This record gives sequence, C-alpha cells and structure tokens, in this order.
Amino acid sequence: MMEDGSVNLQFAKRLPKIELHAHLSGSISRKCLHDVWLQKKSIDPDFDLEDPLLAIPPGKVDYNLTTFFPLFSSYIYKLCNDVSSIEYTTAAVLADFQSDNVVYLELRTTPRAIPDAGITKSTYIRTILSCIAQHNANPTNTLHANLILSIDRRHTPAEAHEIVDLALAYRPHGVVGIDLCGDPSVGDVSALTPAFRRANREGLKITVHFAEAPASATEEELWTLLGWQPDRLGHVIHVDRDSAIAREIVRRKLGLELCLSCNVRANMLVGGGGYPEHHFGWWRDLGVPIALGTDDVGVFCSELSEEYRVAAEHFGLGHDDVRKLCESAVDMIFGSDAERARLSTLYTSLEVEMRRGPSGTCQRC
Ligand SMILES: CNc1ncnc2c1ncn2[C@@H]1O[C@H](COP(=O)(O)O)[C@@H](O)[C@H]1O
Repeated sequence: MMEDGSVNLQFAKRLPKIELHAHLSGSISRKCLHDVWLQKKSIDPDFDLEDPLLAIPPGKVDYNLTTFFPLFSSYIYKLCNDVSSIEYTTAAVLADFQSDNVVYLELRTTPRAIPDAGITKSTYIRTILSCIAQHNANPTNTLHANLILSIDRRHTPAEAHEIVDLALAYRPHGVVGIDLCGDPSVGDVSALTPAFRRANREGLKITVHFAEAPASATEEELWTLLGWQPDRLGHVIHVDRDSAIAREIVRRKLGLELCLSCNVRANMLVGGGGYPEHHFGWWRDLGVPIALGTDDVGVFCSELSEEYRVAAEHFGLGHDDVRKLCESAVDMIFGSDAERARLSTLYTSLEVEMRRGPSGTCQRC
C-alpha cells in the first residue's frame, strides 16, 4: 500500500474493475493457445500449425494495425476451430479476467461458422454463452460476464443483419449489445447503416470502434456512426478536440472505451505518441464517462490493472481518482439494472473503506 495516494500495481490489482472493451479471440493468452496446440498435437501429430509460442512469441507486443489483424484469420482461428478449443479458451479468458479482479465484463466476439466442425454462428454463440453461464453460476466467482456480438467492417449488409437477428435471439441468454469492429482500413460503414438502425429500433445497445485510424476517421464516416445512435464509442483516437464531432460526443455524454497500451504498443496514436500523449487525458478533462479497456490482452499483454496503473502514472491520478474512474464505468454498462446496482454497492463500500484508511487509502490495498 502506498500511503501518499500514488497508484502501484498492487493497488490497481485489488481495485474491483469493469472491462467493457475486450475481444474474445484477442484476449486468449499465449499459454492458453499453447495448451490448445499441445492438446491438438497429442490427438493428431500431423496437426499442421506452428506452435503459438513461435507464431506469437512471448514478449512480442509491437503488433501494428497491418500485422495485427491477420493474426486472427491466419492463426488464432485455425487453432480455435472446434467446440472444445472454443470452450477451453473462453473459460480461460474468463478466469484470467477474474484473477485480475475484474468484477464485470462485457466480452465481445464476432460470430463464426466453422462448417468443418459442424459449427454454425448460432452454435458458436451458444458455446460461448454456456461458458459464460457456467462461470456466472459459480458463487466463488466475483466476475459476472455478458456478451456483445461484433459485426466486422468487412461484413455484407446481409451478414450484419444476421448478427442483429442472432443478438436479438440470444438477448434473453446474455447478449447485451452489438459492436462494429475490424480492420479500420477496410469497408464502407454506410452499407451497414440499415442493420445498426434496426438494432437500435429493437432496443439493442450499440458500441462502435470510432476513429481508430486516419482511414476510419473521415467526417463522413464519423457522422454516419453517430447517426446509428451508439451508446458507447471505442478508441476514439483521431478526433480533433475542437471539432463538431468532439462537441457532439460531449453533448451526448457518450461513454468512451479507451485502451491505452493497445494504442501505444500498436503505434496508433497521432505522430506515434506514447502514454503521455494518449487522448485519455483530454477526453477526461472534457468530462465524458470513460472505461479503460484491454482490447486484446492476449496480444498486447497488459491486464486491466496495468491499464489503470499506467493511466495513474501518466496522468497524475491518485487512489481516489482511480477509484472514481473505475466507478464511472458503472453507468456505461449494457447489463441489467440489477447488475448496475450490484456494482454501485460494491463501489460505495470501497469508497467507505478507503475513507477509513490512512490518507484516504484502502485498507485492503
Ligand atoms: C486494434 N483493435 C481492434 N480494432 C478493431 N477490431 C478489433 C481490434 N481488436 C480485435 N478486433 C476484432 O476482433 C476480432 C477478434 O476477436 P473475435 O474473433 O471477434 O473474438 C478481430 O478479427 C477483429 O475484427
């Protein structure tokens, strides 16, 4: 515990945290991928895929947007290609967030059909929902999870509509919204407008990757995305702070999902900036709700605790600032009112506990 209020990793670890921007396939640790690979090799010695520890070497975190996206289609999807590997990796991802003291998670994934394994998009979603249900039902788990279905920028309008249908069909089983993701250098998002508008009319919550790269930050695209009435925005990097877009985001008080390490490690910031230049600082000054997120912890290797720690280090946040930042994510969740109430109670007790501690610190920390 640091009594001067400076935030170390131990403090950040023990804080209950809310993760709202995590892609399932990108959140699988290298060790977990290696376990799956070993298992497949033991069943079929001719299984022809490179060891994950060679394909995605431990310690390598400098994937940029050009090298990052192919990791999924050319590698991770070839390994996680049947029910048992999807179950194993999903359970491991949930356990990893749980052990980082994440208390609420909205995991997102792009529904994938794998015909060779007899998996339809529906089977894929059901498999993940059943892992989530199993995790949530375990009373020793403090983490509760829900699912968001992702629409990829490359999807056709028909594929986007299909995902909206699936989100509606599985809403009673833990799907809380939809997302727009994928390589920001491809795709014309306006073709997806009818699907997102329908989702909005049907009351599905919407989050979109927003201004993630210069190519996906044209005025035209950003106004189109805002026209979908999203509830939250992810990344929000290439937005001029004096622009009408920034003013509109502030006017609507849209919740921002900001991923510091992913953006820095993948060299996504304007002019190749580092943590001190991250837009977290100025968005926070504008008073919009912010939830820090890991994006793809399996690739960028920075847990949510570390995200809060680096934000504290580079933006001068003390214990109470970080607690408030964590708590501000409560109002951003897509989950139920009961979930929101559970989280609010948790943060209220934490505040009381911290006030009792020396110099406003948490006695648990
Ligand atoms: C740099 N940050 C990012 N920006 C945009 N899309 C991203 C992303 N990180 C991950 N994805 C999206 O998530 C998929 C993998 O997880 P799922 O198979 O859906 O679970 C990737 O194919 C990509 O479309």
